[in-house]
Amino acid sequence: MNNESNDGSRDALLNESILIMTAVEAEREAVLRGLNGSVRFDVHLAGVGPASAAALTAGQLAAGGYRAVISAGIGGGFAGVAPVESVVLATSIIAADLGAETAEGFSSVDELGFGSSRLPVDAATAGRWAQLLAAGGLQVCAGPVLTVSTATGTAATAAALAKRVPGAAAEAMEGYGVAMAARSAGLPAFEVRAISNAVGPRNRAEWRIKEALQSLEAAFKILTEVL
Ligand SMILES: O=C(O)c1cccc(C(=O)CC[C@H]2O[C@@H](n3cnc4c(=O)[nH]cnc43)[C@H](O)[C@@H]2O)c1
Repeated sequence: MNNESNDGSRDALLNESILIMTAVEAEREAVLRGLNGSVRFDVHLAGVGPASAAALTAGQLAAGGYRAVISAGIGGGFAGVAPVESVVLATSIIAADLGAETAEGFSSVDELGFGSSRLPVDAATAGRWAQLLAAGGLQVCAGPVLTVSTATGTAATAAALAKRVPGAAAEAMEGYGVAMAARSAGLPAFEVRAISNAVGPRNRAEWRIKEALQSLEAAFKILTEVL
């Protein structure tokens, strides 16, 4: 991130923390291990799903003192884009199932005229983080990360989502809620997902949660040097 504010109050800005929201405790612990005691971060639980994530993120932000928010955790990776154990940095955070089913197919809230399902992420920052993680030896990609209320469990839904959002890299369940709360507070939002499983037919036994948590820890170990 660019730490220079327009009025030159760089020191004041650097005194502010970055809020990191994870869905569950195991993700929180992985992020904390990566941060290795750095006091410039607060890591809190968002719960599972966008509604819980938005409410709990807004609650944390109400105290003030933050300069950015990151939604972090494990996630599903789209085939051919984000393999298991890789790390995805969001270039946009998209509520992929927020809309209406019609006879012609899915209509997003954007098409319905009810707001935006797509929240942009500062591309320069996401790109820089991706370069750093790659230089640190992690398998990384930058692309759209979808937020869904129902984790995908079939090849048909995976294909529909990939068609709905060309280039989709990952899906998870909290990013849009975290980013909406950040936007309401006037703060930039980011999303970091370590891939535990492929988006597609559900087979929980195949999820590589331990390995994904290790990737998440490794990602924050690198990011803590630049955030
Ligand atoms: O059982 C465990 O030990 C464990 C440890 C860490 C995390 C979990 C979770 O189940 C986290 C749920 C969280 O993960 C995201 N996620 C992961 N894969 C997907 C997916 O394919 N589609 C959607 N979401 C996914 C999601 O953000 C959940 O909140 C368990």
